[in-house]
Amino acid sequence: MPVEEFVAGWISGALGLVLGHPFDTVKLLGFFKGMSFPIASIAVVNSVLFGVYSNTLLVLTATAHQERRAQPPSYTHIFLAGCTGGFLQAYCLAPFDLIKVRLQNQTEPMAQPGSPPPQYRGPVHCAASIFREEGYRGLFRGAWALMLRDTPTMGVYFLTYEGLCRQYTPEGQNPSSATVLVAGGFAGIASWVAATPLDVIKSRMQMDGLRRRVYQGVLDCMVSSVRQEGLGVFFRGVTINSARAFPVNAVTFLSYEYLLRLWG
Ligand SMILES: CN(C)C(=N)NCCC[C@H](N)C(=O)O
Repeated sequence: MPVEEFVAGWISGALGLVLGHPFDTVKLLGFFKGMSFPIASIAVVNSVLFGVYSNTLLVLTATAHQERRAQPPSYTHIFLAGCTGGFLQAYCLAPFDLIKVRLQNQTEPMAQPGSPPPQYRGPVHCAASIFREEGYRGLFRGAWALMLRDTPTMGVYFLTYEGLCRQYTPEGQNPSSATVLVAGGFAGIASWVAATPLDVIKSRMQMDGLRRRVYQGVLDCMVSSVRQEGLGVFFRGVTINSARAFPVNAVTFLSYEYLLRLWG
């Protein structure tokens, strides 16, 4: 199994994250002050996404990444490979994402004076407490919602990227850096627009069980959220997610393509 796509995915994910840092700081009220946890988690997850995507294409089309400009895979294969990458990345992402959501939600009430001390002291303490109080399965709370979110979303992500690259590149040639930046940026936006409804549900599922269980499952969470807050609930955060997604994914794809061309 070729591994350079995993390594390129790791590095490009980390670079994208550094660029998205100011947005994450705004979104998460200072949780991303320290960079080591997000770099470790997002880089690993991006490595799985890009590595699995490229290796799935290899299985489906029998072409390595160096041959794909001359023999472009079909859009169906690109979508299926993206979905496979998304499904597996969601599994790896689940515990990291849970910790992020739990820490984020304890930061918000702390903004008020006289509020109680935080329940978790940091990412490691948070993981250990969840494991102790909710067991191994507790670390994967909301993982189904994450898989539902990321499987089709990653299909859309790679489909948008490849579609735009092909549109603006002469046949058989590599896309220019400007094309990669624009295609990567729009792929990021398309993926976040597709992901936001389930992103909202996933975060609610991950907070569930902290004090008492509120939702019976993903469907129950969707229905009660819409009943209480209307359909607009599915688009909460879509603007900031999209604003962040453009630069992050432009840089992610540019560095990914650059590294793969560098390594031949
Ligand atoms: C859940 N969604 C929409 C995605 N994972 N989309 C792909 C972009 C990933 C990139 N690291 C980012 O944070 O934008």
